[in-house]
Amino acid sequence: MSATPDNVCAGHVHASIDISCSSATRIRNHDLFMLLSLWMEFYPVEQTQYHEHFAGDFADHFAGQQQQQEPSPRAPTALPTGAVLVDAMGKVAAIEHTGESHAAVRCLLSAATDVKGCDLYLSRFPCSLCTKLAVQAGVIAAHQRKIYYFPAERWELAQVENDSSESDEAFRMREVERAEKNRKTVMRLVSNNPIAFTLFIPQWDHGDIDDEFIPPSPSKPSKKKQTTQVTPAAPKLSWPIDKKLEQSPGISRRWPIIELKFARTVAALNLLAARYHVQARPLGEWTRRYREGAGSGDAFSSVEEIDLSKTDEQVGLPLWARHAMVLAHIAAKRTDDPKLGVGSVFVDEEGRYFSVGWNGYPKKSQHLDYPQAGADDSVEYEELKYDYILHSEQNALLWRNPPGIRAKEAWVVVTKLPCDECSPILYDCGIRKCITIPQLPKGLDDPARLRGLTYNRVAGLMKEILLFEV
Ligand SMILES: O=c1ccn([C@H]2C[C@H](O)[C@@H](COP(=O)(O)OP(=O)(O)OP(=O)(O)O)O2)c(=O)[nH]1
Repeated sequence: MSATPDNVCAGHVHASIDISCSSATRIRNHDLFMLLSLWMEFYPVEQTQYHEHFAGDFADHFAGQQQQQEPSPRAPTALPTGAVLVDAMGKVAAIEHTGESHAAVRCLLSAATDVKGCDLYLSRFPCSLCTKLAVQAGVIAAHQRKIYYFPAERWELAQVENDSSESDEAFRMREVERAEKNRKTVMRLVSNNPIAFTLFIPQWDHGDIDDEFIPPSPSKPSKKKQTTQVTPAAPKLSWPIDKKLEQSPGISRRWPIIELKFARTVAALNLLAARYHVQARPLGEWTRRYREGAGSGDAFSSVEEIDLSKTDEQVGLPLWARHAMVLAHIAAKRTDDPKLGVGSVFVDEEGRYFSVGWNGYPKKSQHLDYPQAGADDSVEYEELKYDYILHSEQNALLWRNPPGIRAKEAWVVVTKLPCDECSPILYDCGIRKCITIPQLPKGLDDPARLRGLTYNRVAGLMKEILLFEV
């Protein structure tokens, strides 16, 4: 059976995808940036009149991500999109979700660097406003720069396609017309400028997709969890594909593979969302599992009972925390460490992501330019990777937007507990709060511990640490 977007939405896609961070295979640049932009569509905006305005699937789309909160006066009025602006060095110059305006507009206007010569990755075909700003800003004016967009159906159309009432038919016709008009305007803007414009679907290469796997349904936890866990339901991502594209020249022959890759992408992001849909706990309440591995002087050696009945609010977990953790996981997939990918996202006091980093060798280095062995490979010191690899937090610090920003009350969200090398520099750059995963000393002979890493510094330097045990 071949997977189609329709059966993804219905929860029948059969796919098996390795979603761990520790894969040695790195994803391609383009895949990373497109996945990041897709995931930005699901940034959890607060419950607002915006959501009341869009009933049906639209509201459902967001419902799983909402916590019960007072309506915010800062209601976004644009439809959800995600965008990533990537500079010539291949780093994220800006990453945005929809606010009052589209994500692409926000990216173009918030990037601290000169956006000339940047690539722009969009979760959907752009509107004319996004396109004219991109043209004016000089995105893609430099050689070989492009706008990449994901072939998703417009939300408005997807919404009415599931409903066949007459009034919806009129709405659908209007939306089809609007989409057509927009496409023409965008193409005209593009045809007068040196812009390249590419439909792009990422490849998630980490494990085979077979026909038997049903994505877990995070909204139906086990009985035991129902009584103890208070985590809000995981979002269900149901992206519809833009079927009209099948008729486009050059695309129709490749349509089956485009549909399959589209379905895989949706399935992979659903699996990731479900994976991180666990309860968070503050550092003080965690450690039972690691006590035996920790030394007596370790910050992680104390044990308290874990209280699974605490709400996110009681734990102090920000609304965006699970979203940022998935984003960090996707970033980790771009690592060039042969053993472990680590991803970091910095989040400011308004919940804005102002940097994304992953661990790896210095940019533009070639495979085998540097040693790649790990501590447990029993090799000479010269063959070890550690002196050459930049940690994900270090890259994220270098890649902040704007450079050097010390965001007050900023968080680092990172897929591995910050090490003794990173914690002091995070602190010196003004970061005092951390959301992470406890991947900590597996025992007293853990290779990291033998190399002198205690992981105590982070506990002393951060004023808040929240942990997801995944
Ligand atoms: O805060 C951190 C800690 C580590 N890393 C990266 C660096 C390296 O690419 C990988 C593993 O580094 P670590 O120092 O934890 O060594 P290890 O656990 O002994 O690794 P290995 O088993 O690969 O030898 O994770 C980060 O990005 N951030």
